[in-house]
Amino acid sequence: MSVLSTSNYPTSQIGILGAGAIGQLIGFQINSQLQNQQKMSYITQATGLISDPSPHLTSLVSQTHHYNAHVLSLHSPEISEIKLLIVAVKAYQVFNAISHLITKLPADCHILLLHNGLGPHLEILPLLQPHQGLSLGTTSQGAQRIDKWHVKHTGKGLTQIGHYTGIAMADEYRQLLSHSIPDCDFVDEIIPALWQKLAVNCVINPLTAIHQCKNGILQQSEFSEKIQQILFELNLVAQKEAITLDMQQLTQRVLKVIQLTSNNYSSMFQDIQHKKLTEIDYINGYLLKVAQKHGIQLDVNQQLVESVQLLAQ
Ligand SMILES: NC(=O)C1=CN([C@@H]2O[C@H](COP(=O)(O)OP(=O)(O)OC[C@H]3O[C@@H](n4cnc5c(N)ncnc54)[C@H](OP(=O)(O)O)[C@@H]3O)[C@@H](O)[C@H]2O)C=CC1
Ligand SMILES: CC(C)(CO)C(=O)C(=O)O
Repeated sequence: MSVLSTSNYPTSQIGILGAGAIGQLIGFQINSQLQNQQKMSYITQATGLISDPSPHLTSLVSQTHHYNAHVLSLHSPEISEIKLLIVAVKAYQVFNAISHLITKLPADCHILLLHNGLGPHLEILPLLQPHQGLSLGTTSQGAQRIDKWHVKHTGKGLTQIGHYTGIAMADEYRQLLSHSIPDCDFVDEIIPALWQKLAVNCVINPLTAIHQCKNGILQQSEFSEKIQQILFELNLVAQKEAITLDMQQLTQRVLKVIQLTSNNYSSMFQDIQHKKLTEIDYINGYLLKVAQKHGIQLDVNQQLVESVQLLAQ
């Protein structure tokens, strides 16, 4: 990780909406780059007065780092100074989280969504004001929440960010994110990049939840045909959306992620185990929604969505 010169530090506040596993990981990474300059705040759902916590992060090499961070509530006056809002809640929480905050943010605040799945960017479009630009991103880093303010970094991975609509993210923030987050790329075409990540999640998440297994089990030959069918249907829909995916490369990417995360339990497997809501509506469910728009039926993905919904009851 290279370090920004202090003259390039952003002059305004950065807010992280969603102080969960990924929110605190990215918050720690930004805070380290800013050398505790008090420019980064977590925004929580709390409504009352909040005392600053003592957040800490356990690194990949099991070192625990304590750092300082402000915590803001939805009613904190400092919300009106946030010029970059990073939204790190679950896909199904994005609309609700942003709708409570949007009128309190500056008229030129830039918003970055960082979640798995697709769809919330379309839900929040009507909420945006003319000068509030929107970027989208995806991360393959891994993080686990140990307790409220203690997160463990569990895996390295690529983070991709790109412009979606409105005014572009200011250079100072692009530089800050590129320098803070290891292996972070700004891409020109974010939607195709998000479809590739969607493909990874459409395969691994429901299959591991349904078969109650670690990601690595999907390397067994009995899953090959199902993986091909899921990706075939995803590609049909992508083509209708004018998104070009190379099927061979996509299959290789999915298999590579299965191999690299073979010892992990996917987030959907964990959500089912912990009786939490899953992101299925924004993963395979998003695919079904777009397919329906084009009059296409997706038997395999439909069945996966139904099976996960049954498990979640
Ligand atoms: N964890 C990981 O390793 C990875 C996660 N992702 C993706 O990143 C996204 C975030 O996941 P993750 O960090 O694991 O999820 P978490 O559940 O750990 O974090 C979500 C956080 O958002 C908070 N939140 C929910 N609603 C609001 C709201 N209205 N206002 C403010 N805060 C809110 C939650 O608060 P509370 O605690 O009070 O519920 C929680 O702290 C998901 O899309 C996930 O799939 C992607 C790659 C890896
Ligand atoms: C990449 C993968 C499948 C890793 O487990 C993931 O993103 C998830 O679990 O949600």
